Amino acid sequence: MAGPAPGLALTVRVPGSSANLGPGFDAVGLALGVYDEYEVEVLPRPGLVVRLEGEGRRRLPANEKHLVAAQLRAGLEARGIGWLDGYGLRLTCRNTLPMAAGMGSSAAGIVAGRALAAGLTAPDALTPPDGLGASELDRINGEAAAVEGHPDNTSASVHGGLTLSWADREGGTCTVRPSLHPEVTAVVLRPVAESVSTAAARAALGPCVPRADAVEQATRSALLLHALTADPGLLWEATADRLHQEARRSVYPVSMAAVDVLREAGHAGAVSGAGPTVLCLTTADRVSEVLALAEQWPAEWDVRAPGIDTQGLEVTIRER
Ligand SMILES: Nc1ncnc2c1ncn2[C@@H]1O[C@H](COP(=O)(O)OP(=O)(O)O)[C@@H](O)[C@H]1O
Ligand SMILES: N[C@@H](CCOP(=O)(O)O)C(=O)O
Repeated sequence: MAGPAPGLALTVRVPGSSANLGPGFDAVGLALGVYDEYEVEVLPRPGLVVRLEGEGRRRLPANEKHLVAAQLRAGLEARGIGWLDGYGLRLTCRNTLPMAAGMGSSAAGIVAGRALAAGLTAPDALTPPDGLGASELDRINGEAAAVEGHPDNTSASVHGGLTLSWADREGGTCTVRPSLHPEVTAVVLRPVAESVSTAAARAALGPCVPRADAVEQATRSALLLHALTADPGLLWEATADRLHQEARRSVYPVSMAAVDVLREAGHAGAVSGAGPTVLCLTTADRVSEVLALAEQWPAEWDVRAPGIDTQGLEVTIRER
């Protein structure tokens, strides 16, 4: 297939996400109102230019090894377009999501790379509001989840809102988007001096769990969906986890101490993804209580109530 036409320029905006929400390990995700933005312009001469702005600009590789560039390449090749074959690309990354923080930065980057590839391959298919059709969004999510190794973050970044994902018989990613109760919102609390690589946090999990924990986890994850969609009064009960958080306590002790404090005060605290960010699911009327509690904490915390993103991935044409 011929490469993209010089002059074509696309922008992708992708929300970060909080995964697990307590018991929904590797399955439940929530899109946060915090965004990374990526722009790609097609150049007439072969070559790649990567520009970095915001988070990670001083330490990420400004070349083909950059996560988004690598995923853009894989996405183009999967769509039958040779990498830099007769054309060049300028990729600009504007990152606001903290990395290795449990806010779905790597998932957002992988989704963005694949979405840019989809847009460059079929720019005529880009129409408002999100720019890509449902089947292309599903394809991007499937590709990104396969790379990431779990679909919870990628589904939330692609579709927005509350997502529940599972694998079909062939291992493909399936996602539903239950309607979040309108009063539910999120506070994210990040200990700024900490960072946890998702790979390291996953390595801390053993291969087996006792039957009693498995039963309890299944119960709580079912309750989680009920609390998030119908009865936020049950969020504290519904965010109890028996599968991953205690097993990872030594990986993110500061975060677990904060989760303990929140839960002792009656708030639905959980570790966000693989940490170290802490998520507190709450209702609009209790946000100020959570913020007041966090103000008393000694270490430096970045505390935000970013709101829930309901749009998901947006791909737009900037120039043709
Ligand atoms: N959006 C991104 N763009 C480029 N590189 C990224 C991005 N997100 C993550 N990375 C790289 O991947 C590494 C691992 O991130 P990971 O632990 O998966 O983060 P997160 O929990 O935020 O998803 C980071 O340290 C960084 O080098
Ligand atoms: N279910 C995964 C989620 C990882 O999320 P991240 O935002 O930390 O990448 C896990 O808990 O390992």
